[in-house]
Formats: sequence, C-alpha cells, structure tokens
Amino acid sequence: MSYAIQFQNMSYTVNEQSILHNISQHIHASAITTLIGPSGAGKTTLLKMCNALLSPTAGAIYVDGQAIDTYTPTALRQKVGIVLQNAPILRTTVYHNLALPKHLHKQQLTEDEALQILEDVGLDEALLMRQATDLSGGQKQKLAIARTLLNRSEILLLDEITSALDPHSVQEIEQLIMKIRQKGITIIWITHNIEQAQTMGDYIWVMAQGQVIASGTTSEIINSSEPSIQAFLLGGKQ
Ligand SMILES: Nc1ncnc2c1ncn2[C@@H]1O[C@H](COP(=O)(O)OP(=O)(O)OP(=O)(O)O)[C@@H](O)[C@H]1O
Repeated sequence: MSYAIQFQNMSYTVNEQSILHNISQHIHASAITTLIGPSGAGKTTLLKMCNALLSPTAGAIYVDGQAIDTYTPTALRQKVGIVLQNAPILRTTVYHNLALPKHLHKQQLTEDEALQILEDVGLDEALLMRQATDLSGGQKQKLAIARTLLNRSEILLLDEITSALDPHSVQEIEQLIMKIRQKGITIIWITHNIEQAQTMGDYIWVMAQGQVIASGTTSEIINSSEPSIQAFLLGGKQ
C-alpha cells in the first residue's frame, strides 16, 4: 500500500491559536479521501498544507515519500493541483484560461491539446474561444479542473467544488472526478455533503477542532458506533 501524503505530528499555530493539532495520518495513493467535519474544523487549512500554500509550524509532511519542503514550488504545484469552490476564472477566452499555466512556464498550449482536455472534462469544443466568465457555474468548475489536469498533477485537492452548483452539474462533476480517479490520480476532497462523501470516497477523515477525530474506509466510518461520529454524520446530512 503506498501513501501519496503523510502527516507526521503536524501542527499549525497562528498567533498562539492552535488551528491544526498533532496530525499523524496518511493519504492512500490512487484513491479518494473525503474530509468532512463542522465549519472551522481545519479542513481547508489541512488542504492548503498539501501544496504548501501554508506550512506547518511543527511536524512534517511527506509528498510521495519526500519531505514537502524539499520540493521546489514549481515541482510541488505541478505534482499537487488544487481546485477551489469558486475557482478563479480569468476575464478572457476559455483557451487563454487553459493556456495560462503553460504560458507561465513559457510554453504554448496547442489548439489540439486544448480541445482534447475540453473533451476529457465534458465541455463542448465550441466553447474554446468563448469568454470564460460567461460560462455557467458547472462549466467554470470543469474549466478549473481541466486547467489543473493540464499540469498532469498526481494529486488533486478539491475544496467544496460542488457546493455552489445545481444538482445536474453536481452529478456531472462527480462523474468527472470518478473518471479522474480511475486514471490513478490521488484525490483529497472536502465536502459538506455526507452523502457525497459516502458515495464518492474510498476513505473518510472526520475533522473537528483542528484534529482528525476518525479516519478509515468509508464503510468503517459510516458504520462507526462512536457516538461523536454518529452525531456528526446524522447532523451533517443534507
Ligand atoms: N490565518 C489565520 N488566522 C487566524 N485564524 C485562522 C487562520 N486561518 C484559519 N483560521 C481559523 O482556523 C479554523 C479552521 O479554519 P478552516 O478554514 O481550515 O476550517 P474549515 O474546516 O475548512 O471550515 P469551513 O468548512 O467553514 O470551510 C477556523 O476557526 C479559522 O477561523
């Protein structure tokens, strides 16, 4: 069993306030791990640790067995992609939004590559030269995922990417994420939707007050008899 990310006694403190506390856990490679827990539990902070948008104040993180602080920022951001709830979309064409990451590395995105990635994420090729800001919410999220996939990331971090979408778009994004998982990409997914965690995730971490209070396979967590976990699962159903 290989681990994509390992946290070793990892803590994060800001102004003497403990945001993450002594986390020692691992993320299984080529699987979906969902992070659930009440608002303020530390889920987004933990996700940001995984691509060094934030750094631990104690302990260590290993990505693919290598200490995270030994990667160059470019190498790490290539290996670990992130998609946020309202992913930033540039006020330009879909093509230019897709081309941006390569452009930053002084490389060109060919039209064929752009059309292929649109097909991969289920966006119509006719959208290529459309203004990206005119796309629907679901299309914008697919565009953000496509932009990250162009980096050939091995690990994908998803922060509530479906919470602002209509049910049909949610379903489309869920199918897309399953397709990406089948390619062997490791996915860490924050969701407030317990049913989504249950149907989509291989593993679940339950977070509360800066700690991972339970982790295991989805069925282990869903069937847990631990009262605090059951209380959260029942209260968190949407
Ligand atoms: N830079 C910071 N300074 C002070 N407090 C912070 C900082 N960053 C995060 N926090 C606090 O840390 C806690 C965890 O925040 P975080 O956004 O990680 O939670 P979350 O579980 O993702 O919540 P939500 O589900 O609402 O998005 C919150 O109480 C937040 O206010």
